[in-house]
Amino acid sequence: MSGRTTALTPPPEAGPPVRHPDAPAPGELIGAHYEYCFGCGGGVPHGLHVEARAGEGVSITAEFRVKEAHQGAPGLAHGGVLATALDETLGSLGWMLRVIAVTGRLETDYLLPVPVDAVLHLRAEVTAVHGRKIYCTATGRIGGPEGPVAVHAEALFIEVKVDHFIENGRPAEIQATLANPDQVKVARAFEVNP
Ligand SMILES: CCCCCCCC(=O)SCCNC(=O)CCNC(=O)[C@H](O)C(C)(C)COP(=O)(O)OP(=O)(O)OC[C@H]1O[C@@H](n2cnc3c(N)ncnc32)[C@H](O)[C@@H]1OP(=O)(O)O
Repeated sequence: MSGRTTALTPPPEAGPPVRHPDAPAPGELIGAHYEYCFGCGGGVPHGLHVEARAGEGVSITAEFRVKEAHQGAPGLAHGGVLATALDETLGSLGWMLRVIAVTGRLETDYLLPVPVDAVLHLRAEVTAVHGRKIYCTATGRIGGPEGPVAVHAEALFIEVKVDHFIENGRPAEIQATLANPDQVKVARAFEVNP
């Protein structure tokens, strides 16, 4: 990592995030970006099935119900699973900027244990953008959308092109995805609408 600037604090020359004119309206449900995504896909039985909605400005709200398959300690959510819920919600911010971005760095603070059956009320927002770097934060609250913060994340996402996935993904899944015209249309639309 030598030579890379990996700080989660935006540099002074970073700009404020700009909501894309074609971003989904506040409150609109954002469907799964990929059926077999562990965070949001309906095709993963033990996945998180995070349901994200567009928020105001460049923000996202989401909900994740902790299930038995998500335990770390008895009756409590695994920390890695909670990080996944935060990561997935942060990943959905790409819909508001209309760019495809992947997690470069994710720093998570665990403030409260989260029991099985609890609903984690998530909120993510972009704080700044600098070139391909998207600085963002997320919180997960329990007991309701205004309940206490159980988990908090600071993250840096990096904008990529569709080729990032085509060049790096396992060929079987890439070919199946490329054969789905709806999936290709969404991905390419993100690329040609700066
Ligand atoms: C479709 C959406 C799916 C969403 C699912 C939920 C989110 C996810 O879990 S995504 C999956 C997990 N993430 C990944 O797999 C990413 C793996 N990493 C990579 O592929 C590459 O390292 C990648 C694409 C992030 C950067 O590589 P590359 O395109 O060559 O960019 P590179 O030139 O190295 O870096 C660009 C800038 O980002 C910064 N950067 C790159 N990686 C990091 C990092 N890990 N931490 C901090 N900063 C970073 C660099 O410092 C550089 O900044 P600057 O221009 O100021 O020097």
